[in-house]
Amino acid sequence: MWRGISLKGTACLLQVGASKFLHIRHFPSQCLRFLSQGVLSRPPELSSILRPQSPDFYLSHRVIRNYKKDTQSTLDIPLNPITVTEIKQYLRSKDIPFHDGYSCLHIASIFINPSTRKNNFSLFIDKTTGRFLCKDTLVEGSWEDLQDCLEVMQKDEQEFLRPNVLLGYSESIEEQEERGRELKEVQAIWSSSVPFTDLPEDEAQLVKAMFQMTKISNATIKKFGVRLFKPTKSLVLPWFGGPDSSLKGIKLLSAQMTDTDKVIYNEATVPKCSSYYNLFGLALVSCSDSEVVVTGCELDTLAVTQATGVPSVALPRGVSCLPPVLLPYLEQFKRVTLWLGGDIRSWEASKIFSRKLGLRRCSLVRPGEFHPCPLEALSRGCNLSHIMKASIPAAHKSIVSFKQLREDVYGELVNTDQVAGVKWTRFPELNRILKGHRKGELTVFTGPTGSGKTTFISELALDLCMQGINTLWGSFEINNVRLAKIMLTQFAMQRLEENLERYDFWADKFEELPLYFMTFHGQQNIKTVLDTMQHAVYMYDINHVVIDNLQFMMGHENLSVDKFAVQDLIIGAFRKFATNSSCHITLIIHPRKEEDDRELQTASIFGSAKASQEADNVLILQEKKVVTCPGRRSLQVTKNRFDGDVGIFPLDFIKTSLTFSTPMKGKHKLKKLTGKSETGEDDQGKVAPSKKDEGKKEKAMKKATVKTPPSENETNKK
Ligand SMILES: Nc1ncnc2c1ncn2[C@@H]1O[C@H](COP(=O)(O)OP(=O)(O)OP(=O)(O)O)[C@@H](O)[C@H]1O
Repeated sequence: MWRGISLKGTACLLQVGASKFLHIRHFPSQCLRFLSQGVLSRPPELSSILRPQSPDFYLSHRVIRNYKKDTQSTLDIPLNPITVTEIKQYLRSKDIPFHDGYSCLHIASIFINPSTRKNNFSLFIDKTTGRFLCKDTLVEGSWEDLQDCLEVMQKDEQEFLRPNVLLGYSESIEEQEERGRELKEVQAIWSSSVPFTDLPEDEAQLVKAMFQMTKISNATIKKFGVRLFKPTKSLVLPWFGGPDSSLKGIKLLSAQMTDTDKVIYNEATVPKCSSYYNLFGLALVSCSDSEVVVTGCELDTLAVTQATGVPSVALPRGVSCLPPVLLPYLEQFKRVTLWLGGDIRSWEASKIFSRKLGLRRCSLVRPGEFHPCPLEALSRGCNLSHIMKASIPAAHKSIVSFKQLREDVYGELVNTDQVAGVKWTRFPELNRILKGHRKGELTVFTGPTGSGKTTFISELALDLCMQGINTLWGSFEINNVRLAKIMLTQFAMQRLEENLERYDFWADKFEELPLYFMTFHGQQNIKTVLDTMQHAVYMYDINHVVIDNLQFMMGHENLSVDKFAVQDLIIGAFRKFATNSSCHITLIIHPRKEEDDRELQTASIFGSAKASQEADNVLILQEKKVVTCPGRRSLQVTKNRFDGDVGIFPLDFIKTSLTFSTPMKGKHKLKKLTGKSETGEDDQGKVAPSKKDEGKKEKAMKKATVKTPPSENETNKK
């Protein structure tokens, strides 16, 4: 006989041992019937849930969910976005005392026997998402999971629950095997690497020179446990974590000198970077420390600690993201200085991260000539404590004077190139007109039906994503599998149907991209979409959201009211989101009307002038319908708020790789002269590239694609 407790919705908790529970999220309704009678004798339906493992399997393996949830790349719709007020109300209703922290609420862990609790309040509830983490047992889960646990405790009048109560998602055999392999790899690399202090002095100096860290002392390197892996001449940066401070992973950092004497750092992590959640340096922080400096890389952390004595931690993926799962570890600090690097990207990231950390305790080191990244500051002989003292409080005032703005203005003037945004590697012509892709802007994109809007934007966004721009796709028209297939083809620059043996190679690389998909399909409510975007920005530091397309948010029922008024409202909502979240939104819109022989213009999209004002950039995929060049597409920029430049350039479509390229001038001319049959157009009137051009581009792109995103595996520091 199994006793069960019915929880919210279709979830339930089965008691299958004296203190063993099995948490099942989607319990078949037939079984719930048994539960409502209070007792469940193992019904046949249950075997289908538990297959292929026996319940004992689930119970004997504590589910290690701690470091794997972010491997998901599809975003579920947050069904009930929770607010901090609701969380507090709930806790009060259960008489649970809490401490109101910076990013989390802290409560006593419910997974530790009260008589043996060392720390009070070691369970952290994220104020934005409701997710929780118990730092003592590393049990974590959603807000719903926590509520379930609390309900069970109350119903059963228990003082605490065993940590293995949340057994909902067991790892598959493959996942376990992979984790086992990773752990072995970590151990193997760690044990075959040499502690820095065991190296002969001349070799140690050579390595330090290679990494431009000659000013970092051996004592500092030893303190952080850094080793050298001789076969690849990489620094081994350990990840110690958990209540027993055991070795959980490693980062291998290698350095390469470029022709221009810059050092390029390449990094690889085990476990792979999507599950690598190490705040490097955390193991050295004591629980009484109240101040910390957060840096964008491990060597910066060494520099800060050595030069100032202030505890410092490095973010696992540099400036690209601050995963919320790390926030509980930063709750103890009353003052957090964000010194993420010496460029504009680090500055922008520090402003965004300070919102997650709680503005009032954060101060930001503004990059500039005299404020390079910490390692460089140390090697230049700067006073790092002075730089930190000059950091700016993150909490901004609503009214500022020019005195407060002058440094920002100066920063923009000396870094014009960085301010112009991230450049596309595949679309130089777009760089020429738009100058780059910038945070906080709204790009509206249109083109005739079936002209290739999705295909084009997919490549445009992929290009940025490959450069470390965290991207979220909302594809309402075509499903995520089809979209991912298009992107993967564009990424690999080849038809994978014909090269299936290459699939895993490309898929492995593609998986490393910071790319997420909303799980919506068909008509959606704009509020739900915005909530999901908000959630994604918080969880994954999304910098670019692509919405394909606006028509899927218009709703059928509104067709009788002014359609364009609804459209304007939606555009306004996206505009506001882009500004408030410092996130770029690319919004695909079907044109208002299509007149066969006329090219589209800004007015073809918008209902009113107000809406066109909201967009920072307006891009139109023009389709030439004239006889000489049927099927030829051009990209026209009709609005560019950044510097006003507008223009148009032709695009050739390469069918095998689903990519677009700017035709070479000579070839372009030839096409106009020779007409359809010799232009290389295919039987559908679509332009195919010459073999030579395709080969060339493919070669160039492969070079670019084999490279993993710079923010993930490569940090160009100087
Ligand atoms: N420049 C092009 N020339 C020829 N075919 C193209 C071109 N661009 C895309 N295609 C192909 O046309 C088809 C439709 O492309 P896509 O879905 O990107 O168009 P769309 O404009 O987004 O369509 P819709 O208006 O339905 O949203 C796809 O099979 C794609 O491979």
